[in-house]
Amino acid sequence: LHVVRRLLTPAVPTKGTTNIPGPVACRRWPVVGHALMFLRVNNMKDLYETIRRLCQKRDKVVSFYLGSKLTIGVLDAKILEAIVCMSHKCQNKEHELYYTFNAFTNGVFSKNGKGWSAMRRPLDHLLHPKNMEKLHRIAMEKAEILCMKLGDRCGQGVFEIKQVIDYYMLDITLESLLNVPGTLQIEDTTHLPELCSLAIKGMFKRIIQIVYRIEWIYSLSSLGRQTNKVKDQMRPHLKEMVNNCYKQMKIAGRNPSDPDFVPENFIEVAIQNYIREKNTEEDLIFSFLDLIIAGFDTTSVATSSTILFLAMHPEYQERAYQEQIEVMKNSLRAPTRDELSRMSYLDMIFNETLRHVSVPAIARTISSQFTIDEYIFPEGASIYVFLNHLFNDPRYWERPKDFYPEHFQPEKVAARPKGAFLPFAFGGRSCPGKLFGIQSSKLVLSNLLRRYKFTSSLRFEEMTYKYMVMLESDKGYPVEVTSHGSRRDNFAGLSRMLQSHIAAKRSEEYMGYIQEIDYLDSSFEQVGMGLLTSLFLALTTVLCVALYVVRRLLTPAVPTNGTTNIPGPVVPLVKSSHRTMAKL
Ligand code: HEM
Repeated sequence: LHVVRRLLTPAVPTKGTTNIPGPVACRRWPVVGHALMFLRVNNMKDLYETIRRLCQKRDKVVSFYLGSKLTIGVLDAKILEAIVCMSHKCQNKEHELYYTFNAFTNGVFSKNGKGWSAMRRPLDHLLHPKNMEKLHRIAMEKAEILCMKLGDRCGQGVFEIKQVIDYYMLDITLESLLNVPGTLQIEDTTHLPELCSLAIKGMFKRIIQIVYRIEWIYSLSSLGRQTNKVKDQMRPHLKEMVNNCYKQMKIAGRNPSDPDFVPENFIEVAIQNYIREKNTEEDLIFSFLDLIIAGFDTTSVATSSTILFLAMHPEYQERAYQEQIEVMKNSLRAPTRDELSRMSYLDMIFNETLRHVSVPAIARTISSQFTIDEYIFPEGASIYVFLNHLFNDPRYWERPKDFYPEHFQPEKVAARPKGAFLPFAFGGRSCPGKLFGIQSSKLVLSNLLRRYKFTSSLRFEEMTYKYMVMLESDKGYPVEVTSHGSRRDNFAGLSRMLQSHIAAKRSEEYMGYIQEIDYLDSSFEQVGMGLLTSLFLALTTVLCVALYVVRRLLTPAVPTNGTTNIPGPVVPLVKSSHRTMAKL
């Protein structure tokens, strides 16, 4: 009973009620959330699909329970626009969904309140448009290395483009936001991309396994142990970054404890916060991991998907190439920010990609009640915005299922409600890396499109997706690359050297370890959860049978009507005990 009560009590209770209708005829369907566990919800995709099915019959808003949490699903772009105006009343991340991030990292992504704003303000400053020139220069340098690496892939058959892009994005994120030299494209000794990917998988697995909300069950489970293994692998690298940051501040004579200390990178923000909040060293080390993940994973998925989708649509790739020639003429150098801003067709392609692979949904807690179109959004309830649903809604998109960059022609964008396409979320919790993400993706796409031509044997209509931070292709990102004839660069030799260096560094031992983790993930975890669920059901059944038997034993065949004033034996015994004693 304690466990059930713990599981069903939302961290922020709802005050008041709502007039928003439930999924079908009934007002609201209870118990969707925790019952999901028994409805064969095995992954995030099942979860989103189940919730989406519940919302099918409504077109504006729908209310349902995720466990005991009143949740309001937003399905209409106009209503979302009105919510954007109220965004100060729904600024906090919904604890019931975002708490799983805390197992790895408790930073700006999942924090709420003062702790969040203390990290978010300096981050906004680092990512301010006036600092973009410096970040752009770093991205230019990393994009050159990426082009070199791809040089050697030309005509060499199919490869995974995302593996290459991951390193480019990670290097940019490390160097520009954390002031850590971004050299992983050349030599990777950290395996951070694989570890981050395991971390993300672990976080989402925890969301759908509801018993893992109880900390001790989670830490005893194989998933909890796996999380610790991944953290053990990450810790030395993150710790080294913090130590180097301390050293550099010392050399420069800067002290993070000074009241007028102004952080110059995000590790310094984390250190300042650690001193202010008197956190543990472990908290400090993992408090900037979410920025690394948010910074490189999203942009890498978006850029790799763009390349894959263009490889599947040669006509759009050719148009994008023609635009490159128009803006950059015959040059192969990286574009300036001004040149990037003139690549409007590339913008349309990038947006169309985001429409297909965006963050699937976001959830916020309502901090004080508001009303939109007579719908009551009560305090404490959560708002669940189905970004992916809105981005595929035929009410707003001519050809929702196709890859069709013309969706983003300026006149079509102007005619569509703004709420129909918000891939970077909205309000105070919107993405701080929007400008930086778009710029670094467009930069590398421009460099690649001018040099290389991409093809893929995958077909767009056959694409299926995993629901991770963004939607990721189930079948990976396999492409083939050839150079644009005479325009080929002459750095193939250098590139070959880089490739073999990287291959040597990726020890087989390490890959074995990753596989071992995956194995644990797939078999032990499922058996464990299966056993726990069966045990729970068996105990409940035994309890019900026992209660029935006791009730049967205690019910007399002819019930007594009324009561008596005749005194009992010396010690007043319960009547049925007399019967049991008599039987004995
Ligand atoms: C195409 C690239 C990107 C997309 C589509 C994207 C999208 C988003 C979305 C939808 C959110 C809200 C998530 C939620 O509330 O659950 C978000 C938050 C966030 N993003 Fe991005 N993002 C991108 C790139 C980046 C980059 C490059 C950075 C870092 C430099 C970044 C850092 C963050 C952070 C720190 C948050 C949390 C903000 C907060 O809670 O205050 N993102 N992003």
